[in-house]
Amino acid sequence: MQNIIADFPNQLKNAMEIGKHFKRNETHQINNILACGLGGSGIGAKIAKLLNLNKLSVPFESINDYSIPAFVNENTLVIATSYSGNTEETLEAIEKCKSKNAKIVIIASAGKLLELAKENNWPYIIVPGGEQPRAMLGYSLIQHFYVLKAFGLIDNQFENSILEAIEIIEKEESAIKDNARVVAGQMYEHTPVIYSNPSLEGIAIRFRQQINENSKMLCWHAVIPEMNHNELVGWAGGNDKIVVIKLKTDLEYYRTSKRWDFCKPVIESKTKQIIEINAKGKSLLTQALYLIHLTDWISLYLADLNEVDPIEVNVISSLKSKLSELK
Ligand SMILES: O=P(O)(O)OC[C@H]1O[C@H](O)[C@H](O)[C@@H](O)[C@@H]1O
Repeated sequence: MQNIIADFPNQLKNAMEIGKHFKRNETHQINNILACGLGGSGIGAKIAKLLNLNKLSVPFESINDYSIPAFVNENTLVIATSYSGNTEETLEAIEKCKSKNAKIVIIASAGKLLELAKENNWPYIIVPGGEQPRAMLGYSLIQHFYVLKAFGLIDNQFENSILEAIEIIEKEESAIKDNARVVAGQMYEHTPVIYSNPSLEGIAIRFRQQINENSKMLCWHAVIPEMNHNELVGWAGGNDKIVVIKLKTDLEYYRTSKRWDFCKPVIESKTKQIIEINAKGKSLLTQALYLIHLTDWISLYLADLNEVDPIEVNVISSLKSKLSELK
């Protein structure tokens, strides 16, 4: 896992090379977008959706389920991502999208999803295989941007943002790792609560999921302003076993930033463990990629402190094996 995290800038470079070759096979009228995927693949779709909301002129929904929304029809662009290509929820959702004649694009490294793409003449993108899906987020996330671009839904500005992220990460890698070690130390033996603004929610979810799978810990996340209308009250029952990590960006609405200034003392009255992580980069995508990388390191150092294997997810394997016995 350590080598793959360290290789993130190269993963982004390779992802760009792969994405540049993607072409749609016919011209369609696209009225809406649906992304289907679970876990380490589904989160790429969610991040891509949230980062593109202010650029897209059509609605973008992302699901992590067997069922699909009723709006799906022949004018829906469906992007299905599964690293293994064999995740049952994604496969079932795609069969349903197929029955609605949706325009389906597949992102996978192998598996039944790729076979389906070839059988049905759907455009597909093959990403390098053989790793844990969550370790290859750079591939699935970036491919979503290239698919949206190929369908004329966004321009190619995102490429500059990826290049900027690569530059920052390569230049600052040693400082990023030092920072991650310190943050992991502060999080150790505490329950993490991650806060972000709405556009970085995908990054907060990714961080939570990495803490779950890599560090083997429970964790939750919430978004400002929404948490100001519920969870903030819950802090009456907060305690010093909680560590709060606030993902900060200088690209958010000023009233949202001010809300955090108010929340902080409320939380501080219950726990002194508040860590603010500042994103780096000119665009939201650059900042998101920077944060993904930094928080991946944090989850890995936390796994070290917890003395657990960051790769092992045996409980998920047993769940899948039990499910395979179901008719
Ligand atoms: O990307 P996929 O192959 O569809 O996998 C989706 C998810 O499947 C399993 O549950 C793995 O343990 C997760 O780590 C992974 O993210």
